[in-house]
Amino acid sequence: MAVFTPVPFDTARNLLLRLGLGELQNLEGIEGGIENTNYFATTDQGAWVLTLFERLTAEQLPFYLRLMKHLAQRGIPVPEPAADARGQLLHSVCGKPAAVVNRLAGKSVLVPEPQHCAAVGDMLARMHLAGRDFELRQPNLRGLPWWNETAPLVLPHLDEAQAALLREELAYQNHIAASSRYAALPRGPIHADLFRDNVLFDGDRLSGFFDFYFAGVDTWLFDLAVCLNDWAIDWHAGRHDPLRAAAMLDAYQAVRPLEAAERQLLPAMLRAGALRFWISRLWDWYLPREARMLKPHDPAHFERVLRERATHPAFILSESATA
Ligand SMILES: Nc1ncnc2c1ncn2[C@@H]1O[C@H](COP(=O)(O)OP(=O)(O)O)[C@@H](O)[C@H]1O
Ligand SMILES: N[C@@H](CCOP(=O)(O)O)C(=O)O
Repeated sequence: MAVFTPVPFDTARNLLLRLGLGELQNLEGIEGGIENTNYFATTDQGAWVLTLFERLTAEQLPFYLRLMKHLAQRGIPVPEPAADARGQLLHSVCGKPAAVVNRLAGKSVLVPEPQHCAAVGDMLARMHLAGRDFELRQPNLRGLPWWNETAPLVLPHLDEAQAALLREELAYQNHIAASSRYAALPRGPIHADLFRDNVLFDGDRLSGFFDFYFAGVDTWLFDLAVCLNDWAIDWHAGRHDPLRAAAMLDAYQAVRPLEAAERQLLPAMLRAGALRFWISRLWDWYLPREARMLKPHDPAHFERVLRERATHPAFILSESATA
């Protein structure tokens, strides 16, 4: 479920009127999602999504909301937050920080073909370039410092082999992050969680990237690695899928060719992307913040992806990344 805070109809109606979005006709809680309270709201002027933020603070939110506005204004299909008469994008509903965005058309494609992966690669590169002149800076809050802080909390729940994998991978990623090659990677605002369920397709047309609430400034390569780890693997074995990966990488590089340092570090970032979601899934699994909120994702999946990425590091470069 994803209505943690019930919103009375009149409360939503008043907000939508104040934002100049029309007269509320229908308000419906959205089932999906594990982070926030979401409603679909239909007015006589269009279809909107009302989100109440359950975990993110009013200090953190302007980065995400202004980033979405920035990208939407540059033609990237992302939800555009609605401003009030003072230009504010962040509102307050039932005591929670809240935002209203336009509802994007389309559906998630959970079993993508190479052409879907290509569409994501193409739009991801466009989004990275469109974010270059975004003026706010907020780190990826689920980056290396968070992995280092969170690993000791989950380690007591792991068996010996898992604990060794987690410790060794963390040491490897700290070593990579301290290298000059890593420092040379191009960076900017990234989505950082662009899984299949955060992308919409209207027929074969990519109609939206959404759920920017893990976004932050980090390497573009990490964003690409997160996508490859979800869009271009075998979801049962956690194994690399060369066809879908090549489609994504080629389309990405047709817009923004990878630099030499990025080609070298792609295998390391694929491991980093797998580690990031293994840790967050372990954290959600073993340390649930409120039982009623959680339908936790399976951590074992990203343990498999990480083992695969660590065991077969080089092939992705030889097959797809051009020199
Ligand atoms: N702007 C949007 N346009 C269309 N559908 C949306 C939009 N925002 C959210 N949704 C729908 O709401 C669901 C939950 O949203 P999501 O952002 O994933 O929630 P959470 O942040 O709680 O994980 C999505 O799976 C999608 O179906
Ligand atoms: N994509 C992450 C979980 C984040 O949840 P979301 O519903 O907000 O995208 C994972 O699969 O672990």
